[in-house]
Amino acid sequence: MEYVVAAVILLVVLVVGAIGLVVPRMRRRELPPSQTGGDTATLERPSAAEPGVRTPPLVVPAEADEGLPPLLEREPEVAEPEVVEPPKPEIERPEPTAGRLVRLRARLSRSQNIFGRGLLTVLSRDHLDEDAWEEIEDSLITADVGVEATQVIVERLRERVRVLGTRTVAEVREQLAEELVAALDPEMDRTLRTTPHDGRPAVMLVVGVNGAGKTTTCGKIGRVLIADGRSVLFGAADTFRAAAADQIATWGERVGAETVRGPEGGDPASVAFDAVKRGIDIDVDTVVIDTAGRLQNKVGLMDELGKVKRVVEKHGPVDETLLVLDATTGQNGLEQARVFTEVVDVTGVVLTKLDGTAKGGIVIAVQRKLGIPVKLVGLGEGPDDLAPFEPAAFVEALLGSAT
Ligand SMILES: Nc1nc2c(ncn2[C@@H]2O[C@H](COP(=O)(O)OP(=O)(O)OP(=O)(O)O)[C@@H](O)[C@H]2O)c(=O)[nH]1
Repeated sequence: MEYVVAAVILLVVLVVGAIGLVVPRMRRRELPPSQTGGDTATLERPSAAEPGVRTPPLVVPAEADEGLPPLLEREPEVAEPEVVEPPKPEIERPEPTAGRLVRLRARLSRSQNIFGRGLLTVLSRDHLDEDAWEEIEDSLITADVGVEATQVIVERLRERVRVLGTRTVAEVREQLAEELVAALDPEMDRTLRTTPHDGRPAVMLVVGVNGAGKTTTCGKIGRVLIADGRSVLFGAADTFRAAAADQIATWGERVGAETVRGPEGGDPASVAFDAVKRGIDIDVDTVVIDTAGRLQNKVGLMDELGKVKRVVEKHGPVDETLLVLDATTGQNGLEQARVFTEVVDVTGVVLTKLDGTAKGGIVIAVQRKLGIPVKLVGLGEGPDDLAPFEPAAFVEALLGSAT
């Protein structure tokens, strides 16, 4: 009997001992696993933080489960980058481009008002004498048509007036308009090569001097293409100015185009290369590459531009190289343009800021001097103030009406 009592007591002692060993282990296992290694465990902060802002987890020693240590003894926080997604702007749907120059004609007429009115006043004289013809010549030269082109235009007009015996203002105006259109070479191919081919996107490079309006033009072109149902990717190869990359990225967000950008001060050629590669990978229709502004007399920068083009061409030829020229720089722009055409094979000119100058004749001078078509004109800072260049509509706006 005594043996039985002793055995029962021993059993009870063993059971109590076993429980004492097992329970603390179970409590330890219930804690979340450590994120930082063997002897620490991670706890979430109490949810007092602002809604929507993620806060890094607090790291406390593993012994916390056996008598919590004071907060101050916690290990230093491991900083985790905060990702706060900015609210996405709504994607805009721009209006289609067909007939846009006609819609913007009023704006063009306004800026060319002095030029058009001046010409029409002379043409309305009873008799077009030598002085009158000289005044017509002066008006054209003042409007930046260029001396050579002006002489050709006036010579041809005089001949027509003489041979046809033209008398009414309306007729002379009509003939002058025809001569101006002829000087703009309406047969030139002004289409933008933006259609994908050979299983890869069309690539457009946008170049020019500082402040000509390159980034704005890239954004406007992106809008135009997307309005016409294309997909677009921007390459922010202006790595000199962080703001330029932000600017094009903002255009991208607004129209729904991705932007590939590199580090500030990075190699623009490598950003341009990556942009085309990404465009191929995600199968977009057109990659539009914005480049940094550079003065044509800075040899290093012009060489760099040549390199951007060569590196991009490792993917295949560049389809369109657009030179952006500020119309307000007048004849000075022509020299800039010439140097650019020597470094990169310019396929089209975009003449910006025509809304800010009465010298719309620069379009004629640019084409004559470069032999390259003006493909687009910028008529304001607004997102839709870019229009395909149409010689007849342009001349109508230049001349305006007699009333
Ligand atoms: N009035 C008017 N302003 C324009 C036009 N196109 C561009 N601009 C303005 O010209 C200024 C310069 O434009 P950007 O696009 O930044 O010029 P950029 O060539 O990229 O400049 P950089 O990168 O510094 O070389 C901006 O204020 C534009 O809004 C236009 O057709 N008309």
